Amino acid sequence: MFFQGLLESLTTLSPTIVLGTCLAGIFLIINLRVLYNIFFHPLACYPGPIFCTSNAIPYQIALLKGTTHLYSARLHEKYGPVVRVSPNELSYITAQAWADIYGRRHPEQLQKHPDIISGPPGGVYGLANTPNDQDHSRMRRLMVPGFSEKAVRAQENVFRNHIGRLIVKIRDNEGNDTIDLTLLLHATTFDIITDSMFGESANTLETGTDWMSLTMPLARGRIRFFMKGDLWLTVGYQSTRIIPILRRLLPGMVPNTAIQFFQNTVRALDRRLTRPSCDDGRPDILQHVLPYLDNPKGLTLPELQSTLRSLMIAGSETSASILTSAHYFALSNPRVYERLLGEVRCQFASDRDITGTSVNRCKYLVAVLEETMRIWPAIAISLPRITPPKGCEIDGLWVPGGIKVGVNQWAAYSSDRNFARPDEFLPERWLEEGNEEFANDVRAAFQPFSTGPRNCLGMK
Ligand code: HEM
Repeated sequence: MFFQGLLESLTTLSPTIVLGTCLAGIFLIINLRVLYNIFFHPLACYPGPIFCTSNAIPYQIALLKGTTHLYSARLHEKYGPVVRVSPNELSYITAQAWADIYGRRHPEQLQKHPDIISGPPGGVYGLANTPNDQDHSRMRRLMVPGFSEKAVRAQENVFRNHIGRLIVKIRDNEGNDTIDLTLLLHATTFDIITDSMFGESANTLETGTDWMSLTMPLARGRIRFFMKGDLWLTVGYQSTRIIPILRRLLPGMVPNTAIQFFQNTVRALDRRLTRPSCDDGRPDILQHVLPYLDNPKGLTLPELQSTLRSLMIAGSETSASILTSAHYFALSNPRVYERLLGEVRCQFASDRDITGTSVNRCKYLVAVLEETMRIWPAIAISLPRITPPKGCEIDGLWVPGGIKVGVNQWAAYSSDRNFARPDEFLPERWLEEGNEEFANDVRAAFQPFSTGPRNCLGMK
């Protein structure tokens, strides 16, 4: 009766009054929300500018522009080691935050935030994106042996072979003014990962096969996902899963290349499944996993397919990006280049002497790579986790449940709270001898491979 009466009286009102009342209502709700966010939200005591703590729009704009790393760094510079970058999100830059957010062990392990977990094309989660800790431990236990020092050493010839091909390719370019090192390094890391994974190289460097041409847009797509983040991911990507036709309307959102890339991975796995081992008898990474396929304690085939899909990207794109940046810094700093050259020439009489073990004797080379990962981290953003429902302590302060938290790598590494002269490329900071200037650098704040149970498997 009441609603009927209300409807009848509404129909007698002019449309302008109805519209005006609706707009005023919306305006009031927004204002109440803004006031709540500033004064009554459980994060109200955390520092941050009102334009970020009151509403999510500034951060969403930064996500869309792909500039959250710069945005967070600016806020950290002004507000300190923890900043409320958005009403429900805290950004950190300290070593303790790394340990508290990523380093915890089950059952207190902070879950990956749902925004960062993209649904797999096959519909099944793999190692890198499963939200379930038990599933993650099961899959990780099976993958670890393929990444042990012994297993990596057994594949040394594979690395040597592909690096040799890269050198030939670079020499072929002699006489040309420019060379696209980004592409060549990307192709090489992709060939290495496919060869060491399936015992069969994608031969991208020589042929520029379809698989390779798919990875570049795919990698760019993923960077877009990461950088532009939740908005596209939750609204766009998730809706394309429910209404597939949206894929056509939102080009680039779930690129077809992502699906084709997945299919290529599945085909390579199928070929590998028909062979008991690599043709040349060496142990590839899958050799350690396949005996447990479809075993109750092992992986199911769809889980393995999904795991391999993310591994192809995790292993090639990150490494190629760091190698490209390291070349840039070495070639544009004559002082660095000369010292690097001197060290390599002094350590090795011939290229046959260069091995996984001996290369670690090149302290300056390792320092150049570390400094590259500090100044231009491959994953420049924060990999967000969500606090458990009962809340937890991070960096000495209590954080309520359901809050998005993360260490922003770019902000952490470019902060003078952690590193002296943070904007300069100075490999010396990583050397032991005589570097008092860098004695107060907080090395534990530098975790390019993340830390804890979900850290990088390929970091060695
Ligand atoms: C410079 C190179 C690399 C960097 C900076 C890097 C960085 C990272 C980071 C930060 C994570 C954590 C992701 C998260 O928390 O969501 C990760 C995970 C992972 N990385 Fe790497 N990575 C590199 C190279 C590699 C290579 C060469 C491989 C394999 C051959 C690899 C395989 C993986 C895998 C399998 C995971 C998922 C681990 C898990 O969830 O248990 N990465 N990597």
